[in-house]
Amino acid sequence: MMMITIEVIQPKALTFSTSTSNAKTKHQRYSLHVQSQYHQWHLPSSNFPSITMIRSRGRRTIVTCSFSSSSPSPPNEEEEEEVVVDGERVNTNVKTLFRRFWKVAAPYWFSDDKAQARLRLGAVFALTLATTGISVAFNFLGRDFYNALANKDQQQFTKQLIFYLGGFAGGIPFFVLRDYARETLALRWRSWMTTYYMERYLKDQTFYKIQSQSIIDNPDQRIVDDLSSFTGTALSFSLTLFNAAVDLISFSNILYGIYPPLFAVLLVYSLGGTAISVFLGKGLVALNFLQEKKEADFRYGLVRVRENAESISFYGGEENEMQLLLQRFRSAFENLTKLLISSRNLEFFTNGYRYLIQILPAAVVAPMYFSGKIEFGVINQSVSAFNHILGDFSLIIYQFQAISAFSAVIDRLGEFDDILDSSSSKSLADSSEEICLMYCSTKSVARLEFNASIPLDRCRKLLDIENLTLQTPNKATLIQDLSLVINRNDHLLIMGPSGSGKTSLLRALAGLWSTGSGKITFYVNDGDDAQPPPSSNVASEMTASPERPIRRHSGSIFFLPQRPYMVLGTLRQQLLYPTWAEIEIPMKNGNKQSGSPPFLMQKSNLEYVGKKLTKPTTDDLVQVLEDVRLGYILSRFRNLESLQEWSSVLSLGEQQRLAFARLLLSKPTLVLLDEATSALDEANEVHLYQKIKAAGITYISVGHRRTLYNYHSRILHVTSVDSVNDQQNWHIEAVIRDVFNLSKSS
Ligand SMILES: Nc1ncnc2c1ncn2[C@@H]1O[C@H](COP(=O)(O)OP(=O)(O)OP(=O)(O)O)[C@@H](O)[C@H]1O
Repeated sequence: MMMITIEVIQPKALTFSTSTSNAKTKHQRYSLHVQSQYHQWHLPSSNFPSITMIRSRGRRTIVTCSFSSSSPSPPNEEEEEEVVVDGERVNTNVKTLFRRFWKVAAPYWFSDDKAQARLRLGAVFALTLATTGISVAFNFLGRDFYNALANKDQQQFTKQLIFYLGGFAGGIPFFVLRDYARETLALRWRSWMTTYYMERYLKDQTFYKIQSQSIIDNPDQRIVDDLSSFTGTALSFSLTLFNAAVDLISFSNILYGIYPPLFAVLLVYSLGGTAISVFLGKGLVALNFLQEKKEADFRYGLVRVRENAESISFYGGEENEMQLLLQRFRSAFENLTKLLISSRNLEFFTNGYRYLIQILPAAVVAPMYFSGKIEFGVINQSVSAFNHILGDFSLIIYQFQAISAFSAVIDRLGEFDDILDSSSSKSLADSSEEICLMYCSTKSVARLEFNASIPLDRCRKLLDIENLTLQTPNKATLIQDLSLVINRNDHLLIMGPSGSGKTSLLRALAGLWSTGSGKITFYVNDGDDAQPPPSSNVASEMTASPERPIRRHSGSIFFLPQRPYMVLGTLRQQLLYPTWAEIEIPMKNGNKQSGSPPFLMQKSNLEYVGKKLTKPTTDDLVQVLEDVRLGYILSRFRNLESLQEWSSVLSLGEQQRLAFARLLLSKPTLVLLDEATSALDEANEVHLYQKIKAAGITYISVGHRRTLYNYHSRILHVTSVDSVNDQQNWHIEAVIRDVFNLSKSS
């Protein structure tokens, strides 16, 4: 194992902060312990891009990586990528940038909102065209106005003045409306994109995979900030380009008509200027990319302090937090300093470029005026036309900062999009190397079994684990060849030393981890009224083929983690989570409202496959709070609509009881409890287990306490795996309750 300090910009760029030029690493795959300022990863060779070449250029070391299909999220399989060590990243080429731009931008224009989108875009372009026409009219008005002034023709001057004022009154609304239409379209596009990205982010536990495997940094910032600036900037850039093209055509005629050599001067000036600005600003894209990341890291650090305020205070960790936060801020600050220096160098040039053009056209055409070939107004007209055309030709120069910031946004969003796509395509692929997780309809099984005369006791089955070998995402084996059947009312306790893989087994059952082999089948009761959600082909397939693998939760199965998750919301929302949403988006005829903003989505997209439950009434909620001995919090917080930071105002034991209240409301067939009563006293523990048993819920618990023996019929003992012998590291035994009583009396 090689220790290196590394900063990873996933999935392609690796910026090493220490030199790793080591000839021995050439052409080898390594198991790397990767450590950044904020994260640590252990990446085995199979998960890490193989290093095919290391070169040194002065202080900089360049590592060329080859991404194989097993790399975390390769952009393209077996793609060669160059990454820079101890320097800025250079991996984004123009082709990739265009590919990513199209991939991110296109879906909206072909979505179900496409009619509105295209109509509005057409309107924005039409208004832009109108504003260009108005600019051309002003150019001619200006010529006649100054001619009248130079000729001391008062009557003509007054006439031109009235035209000018009339032109302002009629023309200005077009400019305002163009901007308004563009911004509302950008907002609409953003709201659609936000829903689209959030849907994919929350689907198939992608958010969990991204977070637990540190696949990319700050997905939240990409959804909030990057999407907003992408839609706004993409629209304004397209319009700027369109405007520039129309402007160029309109004003080129004018300028060429006045004096052709002036046109040649303009071409040379703008092309030379563009080349110099590209040269001066070439580092800005990478710096902007890093700036976005570092700012988001800093903000995330502050959010974590807020979320863990109590733990930090108990530890007295303020000093440490301050150091860590300052480190993040310093990193953003240093990068911003570099960014400012690059911008300053570019600005020296752009400003000079911009000011010179104020006198250049006048200087070129002045000899013609002195020789009497042109009137004075023509000088003004040529300056105006020259400025317009030069502005069009100099787009890259004027917008270089914005273009480089936009490229960074495209890069970050494209990377995110690739990962979301690879996650969903992976989830659909039925890989033979993965644990196969299935939800099987008991109704269909019963029907099949009736036809095939298979014993009906299979209908009692809730869970069947066959030859399960479970590994961590980095392939360390935790459980070897586990086979187990859970029937109705057959309550199982999982015990074992810390780190042996008990929670990981629940992760595999929940579909969060799939590394390993074997098969897990849940037998879910989908109820008589279960209708497949319109967008899902899963449920309908289930009826046709009951053992088709699907990757989603069923309402029949519930998971309770050790630290319950408290949602942001009222007490009522806490209790309804996750089975019901308190706020339901109104739909017309069950479909999306016509003309509604594109962010409204059908609730059924998020619904469980499985039985549908009627939503509990206020009385039900009050009763369930009593059932879990939490009735007193109602009077303490006034009513169910009370809004609090629940994870702070409730003790861990109270949060665990609230989680049991959710469980009793949802009435699943099977529940998986991960040390879900660890913070409770024995009396409350007994009470809650009795409640869920009385509700007919079968449970599988993970725990260390011997008091748990009382409520379970069997124990699965897991021990640490023996890496040499590859033997089974588990055994099951029936609970002998005397054991508990004996231990209690001793
Ligand atoms: N995301 C991860 N990537 C790699 N390894 C992990 C990850 N999460 C946990 N592990 C490792 O998997 C092993 C099993 O973890 P697990 O949480 O299942 O243990 P456990 O038996 O529930 O422990 P405890 O009783 O302490 O809660 C541990 O060695 C842990 O370090």
